[in-house]
Amino acid sequence: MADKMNRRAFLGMTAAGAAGIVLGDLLGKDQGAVPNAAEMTASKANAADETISFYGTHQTGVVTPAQNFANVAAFDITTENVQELKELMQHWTEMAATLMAGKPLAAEPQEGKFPPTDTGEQIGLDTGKLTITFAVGASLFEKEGVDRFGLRSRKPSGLTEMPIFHKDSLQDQLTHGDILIQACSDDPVICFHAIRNLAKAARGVAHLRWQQTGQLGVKAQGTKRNLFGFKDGTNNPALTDEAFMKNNVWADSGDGASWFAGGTYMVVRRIQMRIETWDQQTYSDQEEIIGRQKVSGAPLDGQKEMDQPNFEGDSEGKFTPLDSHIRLSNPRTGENSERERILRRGYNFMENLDSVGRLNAGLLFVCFNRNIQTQFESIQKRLTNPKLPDQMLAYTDTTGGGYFAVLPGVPSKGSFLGQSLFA
Ligand SMILES: C=CC1=C(C)c2cc3[nH]c(cc4nc(cc5[nH]c(cc1n2)c(C)c5CCC(=O)O)C(CCC(=O)O)=C4C)c(C)c3C=C
Ligand SMILES: [Fe+2]
Repeated sequence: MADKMNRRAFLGMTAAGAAGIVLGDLLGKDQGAVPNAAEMTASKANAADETISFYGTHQTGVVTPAQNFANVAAFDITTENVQELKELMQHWTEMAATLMAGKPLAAEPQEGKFPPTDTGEQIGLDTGKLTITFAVGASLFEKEGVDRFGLRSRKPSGLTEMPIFHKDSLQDQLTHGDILIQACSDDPVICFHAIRNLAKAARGVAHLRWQQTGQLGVKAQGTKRNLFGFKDGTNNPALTDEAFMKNNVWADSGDGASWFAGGTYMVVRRIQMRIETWDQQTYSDQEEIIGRQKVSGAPLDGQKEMDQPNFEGDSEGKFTPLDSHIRLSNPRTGENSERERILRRGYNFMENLDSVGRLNAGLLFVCFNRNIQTQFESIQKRLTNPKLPDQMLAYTDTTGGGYFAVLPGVPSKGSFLGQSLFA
């Protein structure tokens, strides 16, 4: 057996050499982890082989500059035993720290009767700044009136099941879930590998409910574009704006549950776009629907992308229609405007044709906020108000998603995800 293992290790080394990396990278050498996302700046996130540390006050994947690819996966917990759930969180904690560090899940190839611990498709690849973010849904705390794990009293008060908004076409197999994991990386194989191995390790305790991949333009200059062809993210808050994150994103001990301090609420909406219909609209109609210029991203009454529109001086909507997407999303009136602001971190998705032969493509809308009701829902209710709906609603179908509470960060090795929840 020893001979066989040595031969395998040797083959691994040869393959690694061919890929231009050393075996240390495969077997656990830390590739220069940078601090956790909260301290991470866009400039630090450039080197392809950089890894992001799993540990910190907050989880990564929220204020981390968006990597090019994402896999978002929702799980249902199948056990009724809270100890098994806790052990899964402990196991996932170790796995996530290992995966983000670019290390294999098992230090050596294993022999014997067991399948390999690590499925292996990531061997030789950089982590692509992998982040793995864990969140919990309202159904973990209570499902069909049952306090499944004795956690009902610990549910953050703002965490509900995502309601059905006007014109939603939610499909059960794409919606909700007890636990959500978001894996983001500059390499799609790395995202897949993370979700696949986390799901594999959960067998018997949790199973995949739904999964959605997403991507952004890989080498885009500046703000990335959505599949309507518009820059998406222009008026998003700067990731380095710590005051904004403190006020509008990170929960503190008064935000729904004391254990939740350092977490944030995550809203996911799988929004299929009616691409074929959109593509029949004129250039200026498209701009009026969004409320921005298509190529530059500038407001309709402005010149440059970062110019602010003047809605006050355009009360009738001659420049920016009253039912355009940006005007309803952020009317820029009163003190609520700043309080409502959310951090958006969405991805485009492009799949096969849907059941009636249309392109099955759209936006995996993801946002983070400290209070779903006064931030996301406040915006969403304006966009879906039947009296003056967002014009864009005629070109989208929301088919899935959910509301989730992103767990506080894991401060250091030895602690685990959700420790304060189970305490
Ligand atoms: C409820 C929240 C939002 C949903 C759902 C949503 C869906 C959605 N958005 C676009 C495209 C764009 N959105 C833009 C701006 C924007 N969108 C929201 C909120 C939701 N969008 C906000 C709060 C804002 C910012 C408004 C502002 O402060 O000016 C833009 C403009 C560029 C930008 O600032 O990002 C585009 C384009 C699509 C395609 C979509 C669903 C498919
Ligand atoms: Fe939007």
